[in-house]
Amino acid sequence: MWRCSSFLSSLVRPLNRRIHPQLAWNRFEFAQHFVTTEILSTANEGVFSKRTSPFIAFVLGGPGSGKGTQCMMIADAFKFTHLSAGDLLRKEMVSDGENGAMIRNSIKEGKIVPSEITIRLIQKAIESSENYKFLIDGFPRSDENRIAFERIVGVEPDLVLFFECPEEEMIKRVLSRNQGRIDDNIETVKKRLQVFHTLNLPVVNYYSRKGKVHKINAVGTLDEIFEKVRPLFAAFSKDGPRN
Ligand SMILES: Nc1ncnc2c1ncn2[C@@H]1O[C@H](COP(=O)(O)OP(=O)(O)OP(=O)(O)O)[C@@H](O)[C@H]1O
Ligand SMILES: O=c1ccn([C@@H]2O[C@H](COP(=O)(O)O)[C@@H](O)[C@H]2O)c(=O)[nH]1
Ligand SMILES: [Mg+2]
Repeated sequence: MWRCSSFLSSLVRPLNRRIHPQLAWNRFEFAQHFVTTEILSTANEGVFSKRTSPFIAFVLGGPGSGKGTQCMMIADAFKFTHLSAGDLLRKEMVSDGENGAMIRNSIKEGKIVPSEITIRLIQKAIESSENYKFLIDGFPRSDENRIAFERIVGVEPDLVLFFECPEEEMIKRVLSRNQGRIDDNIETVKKRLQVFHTLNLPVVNYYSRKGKVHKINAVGTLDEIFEKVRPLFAAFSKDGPRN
């Protein structure tokens, strides 16, 4: 089973770490993890059984477009691991690490945290997961993010979801989210929207040109939106949704 093989491959990983003392995996190590896991796996995972790299879906959209909400529904229905880049950064921000203050300032200002930091957090989360299907929510935020991810991790997304939502609706949702986020205020939202247009959208355009983008109209009830998302993931899942 995957759990078992993942445990076995974890025995291999410390060796890699000794050879490469820097925490981040290089491309070879990353691929090797998934090759090892595949060889050891006896589970019949349908279209996934021949893969030697993780299945990655980037989930993009403006602030408040509903990425996190839909990711939770997809993860639950299709057994994906949901990695929100923003959540990983918020955790790092309060962890007393050396980058805490810089991350706090970037989030407060709606700015993009340096790629290496975000990618290290994403990579660590993938590495420590027993899963091989990941939703990466809110990343890449710029072409520079995207290029750095491809260079460091060495994999391309299998699909890209883009939640399209009118600006007034995004602003309304963010301002009524009420989760105590330091960026859920009108000043920061305006800055985030600007960053969305100038830096996030080029990433969507890049993957559109590669035929990887699935645009979803993000206006409607949660279930209405999920019904548009569901077929995209059902196509990749042997088991189909659990509900
Ligand atoms: N379809 C919807 N209709 C109305 N409200 C929604 C819908 N989807 C999500 N929301 C609400 O809008 C707010 C923002 O949603 P969510 O956190 O999922 O957005 P996001 O795209 O992850 O935003 P961010 O980029 O700021 O993290 C939340 O309070 C959520 O409950
Ligand atoms: O890849 C990323 C993702 C996020 N950030 C910073 O975090 C905030 C909030 O992100 P959400 O995805 O909306 O939770 C974002 O405005 C950026 O400041 C980042 O730098 N890089
Ligand atoms: Mg979110």
